[in-house]
Amino acid sequence: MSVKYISKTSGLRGTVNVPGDKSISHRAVMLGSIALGTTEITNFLEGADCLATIGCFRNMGVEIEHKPKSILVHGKGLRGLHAPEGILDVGNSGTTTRLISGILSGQNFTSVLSGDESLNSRPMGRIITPLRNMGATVTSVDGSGCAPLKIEPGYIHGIHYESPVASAQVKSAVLLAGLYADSETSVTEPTLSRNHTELMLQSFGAALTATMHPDGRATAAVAPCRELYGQQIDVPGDISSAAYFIAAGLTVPGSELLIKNVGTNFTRAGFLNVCQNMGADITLENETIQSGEARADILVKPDRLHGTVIEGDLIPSLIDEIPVIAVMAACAEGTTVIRDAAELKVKETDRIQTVTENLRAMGAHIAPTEDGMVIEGGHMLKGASIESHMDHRIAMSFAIAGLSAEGETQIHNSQCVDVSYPTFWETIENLH
Ligand SMILES: O=C(O)C1=C[C@@H](OP(=O)(O)O)[C@@H](O)[C@H](O)C1
Ligand SMILES: C=C(OP(=O)(O)O)C(=O)O
Repeated sequence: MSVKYISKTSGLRGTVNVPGDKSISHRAVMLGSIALGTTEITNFLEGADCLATIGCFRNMGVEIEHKPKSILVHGKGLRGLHAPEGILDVGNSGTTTRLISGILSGQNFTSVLSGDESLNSRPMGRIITPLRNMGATVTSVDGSGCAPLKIEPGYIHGIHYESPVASAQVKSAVLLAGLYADSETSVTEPTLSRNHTELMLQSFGAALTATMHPDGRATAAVAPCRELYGQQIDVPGDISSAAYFIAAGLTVPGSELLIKNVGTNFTRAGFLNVCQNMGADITLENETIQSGEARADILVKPDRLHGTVIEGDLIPSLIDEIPVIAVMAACAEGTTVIRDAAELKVKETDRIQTVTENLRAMGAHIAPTEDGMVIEGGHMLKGASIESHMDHRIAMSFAIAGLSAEGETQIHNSQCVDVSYPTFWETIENLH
């Protein structure tokens, strides 16, 4: 177990290059592995979750090379994977588990997936149900609805699935299984979740359509696929990682930060809307689109923030940023209400609980609710002993809180940042 000590600072200044986007890095390895030819990935996130995805595909016979500036994935084609040796280790990664289950549903071999204690307690019924409807043979080995999951060969039919949750992992599992189906597969979700799978499937040559309905629901449909074709992918910086430094730039007096090459795909950028709704002055520069994904440099300076309401359609576009938004809300004037975010309970930890426990330890006024939290800002934060519970987003959010709190903050089990941002602690140190 490692502990990091954070003290109040007189400002963070400089340029930050956040690591590659986690969601896009996973998908690039997965689609590269089941495509024909070589996929070259630059700015790949070398975090534990994405390395778990690489490990799984290597175990199924895919050659994946680490070059100094890129990753080369020598794809096997849609049906060229081979049976893994032993269990596929998905570590702490929900994205690996749920997306790979869609791919494994279409293979002609049996596989078993298992992860760490946190992963093996997260709900998998949400993918087991639609994949079984498609004819896949997916079972929760101990009958709990969680991993370990066993996936046996099945005949995959196209279906239409009405997903009860706006979850990119559920949508992606169904679409990836749909590549192997005998007819079109479509998924409708209550509001649009991150669309990286759809964008990347299109660029790899799948016939995929995406439709927004007038009532806010969204449908993605994929045709049965003969083969995908390897691509060159430049991964933008992860907006979920950038969010920590945007929050620091806004809440730590004397800061000025330029965060370079941040992915700003609108299905992920709700955090920027919230910053603006809280009164922040952030500037987007050098806006471009590469590898189908929007990106920009983001300039941040401290601002007087005020409370806001975060709900509805906005939630899926910032779900992983809610812990750091809660920290910003505690530093803001007035009340912030977060609702429609019950999904927080089934992440690496129950993030309603872990945010509440740790913000209270720092002297903030927060009331948890069934689907979110209410935070009354304006009460000076004080340093505290923070338990990350091995949740990377909790460790990083409370490190940012510690930078403007009175007294020392200790972040326990700080090594968990390796999941999505291995260089997080170094970056903070270098900006002082
Ligand atoms: O598809 C993805 O890459 C992700 C989707 C989200 O999960 P859900 O699909 O469960 O909402 C998010 O919380 C996770 O960090 C990454
Ligand atoms: C929830 C997260 O990831 P995953 O679901 O892939 O474990 C996250 O990174 O915050």
